[in-house]
Amino acid sequence: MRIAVFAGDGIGPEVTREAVRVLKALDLPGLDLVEGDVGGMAWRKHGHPLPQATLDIAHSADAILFGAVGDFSCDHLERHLRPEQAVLGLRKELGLFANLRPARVFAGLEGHSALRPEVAGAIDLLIVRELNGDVYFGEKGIETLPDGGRRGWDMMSYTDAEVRRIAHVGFKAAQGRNGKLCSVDKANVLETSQVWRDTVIEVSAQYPDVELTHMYVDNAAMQLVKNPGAFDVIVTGNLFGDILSDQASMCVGSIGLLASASMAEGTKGLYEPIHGSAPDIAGQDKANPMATILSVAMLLRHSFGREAEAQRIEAAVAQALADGVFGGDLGGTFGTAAIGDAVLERL
Ligand SMILES: NC(=O)C1=CN([C@@H]2O[C@H](COP(=O)(O)OP(=O)(O)OC[C@H]3O[C@@H](n4cnc5c(N)ncnc54)[C@H](O)[C@@H]3O)[C@@H](O)[C@H]2O)C=CC1
Ligand SMILES: CC(C)CC(=O)C(=O)O
Ligand SMILES: [Mg+2]
Repeated sequence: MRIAVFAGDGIGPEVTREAVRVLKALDLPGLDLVEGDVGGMAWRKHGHPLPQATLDIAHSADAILFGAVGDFSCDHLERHLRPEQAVLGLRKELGLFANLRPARVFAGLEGHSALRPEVAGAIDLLIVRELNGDVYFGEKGIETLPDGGRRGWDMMSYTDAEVRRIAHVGFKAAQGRNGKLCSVDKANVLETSQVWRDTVIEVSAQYPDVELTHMYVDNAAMQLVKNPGAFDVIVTGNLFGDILSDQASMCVGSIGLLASASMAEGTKGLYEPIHGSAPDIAGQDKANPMATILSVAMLLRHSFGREAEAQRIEAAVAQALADGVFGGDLGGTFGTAAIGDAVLERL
């Protein structure tokens, strides 16, 4: 079990520390943790946000636990040297095209003031976000115009092959859940979305047991607030999935609770909280590490088939929440390390 640990910037190291404590507490045979530098801290040490040594560790590992990258003091750098390129680069280099972002209300949070009681009970959804294409990876640039102004551009595109492979992930996920898949696009305006929608419909013929619906992304954003319980699995592109998953996190209480798995064709995956480096609370013991701890559960489930251990971690987090272990994000007073302690006690 060779696991690369890339803690990164800001709250990344703080939340990763707690997640690693939980992982080690399981006492799994053959566990081999290898640390690597990513993001702004890697740029400072090596002059690059994703140094070759880190890539080598990533390639040699069975799975990657990732904290977060991002450091506003790097904003002046050329784009390819900015911290965020570390996570984008790893996703591309390792072919991690399928990003799974589950959002459900933990039992201990039902009735919490952060949640809307009229919708909270029913929320249990999974966002399947395509992670290797779209505007994040399209051709881009900034040009100076004859009038001295500037024009920035980012090419949005999806090939039918790219859509097909993420659509299969979405349909299979729906088969394993409640059999409902909602494909989110903007096909009324974007050609990219037209290819997306046509391809999802084509793939749906192979999944007659799944009920497929389509929704424009603006409506989806609205429905997530109005009636999030109506969604089961959402499949969508990179940009829309990025935005909708942050939004979904607040339907269930906090961005500090949402874990994710980024998968390629095999079992190798990268696991990270959906949040970023949160510079506003970094170094203050204020970050909620539960999203990263829950990412360890996803790592054990998806890369190692260790369902029992994954469920133990999820149960320990759920119990901590049921016992009122709330960080500042949930209106409580528990710090990062104290939340880690609380989860470990219950584990
Ligand atoms: N995968 C990654 O490494 C990601 C990196 N980023 C980067 O992170 C940096 C900050 O970006 P933001 O837009 O501020 O997004 P962010 O997700 O870092 O923070 C947004 C808000 O949520 C809060 N928050 C985030 N995680 C939390 C946690 N675990 N516990 C409690 N509160 C939490 C923050 O304090 C902040 O108020 C940027 O440089 C951005 O590019 C953003 C998203 C993902
Ligand atoms: C660097 C960003 C694209 C990362 C992000 O916001 C995300 O994947 O959720
Ligand atoms: Mg995001």
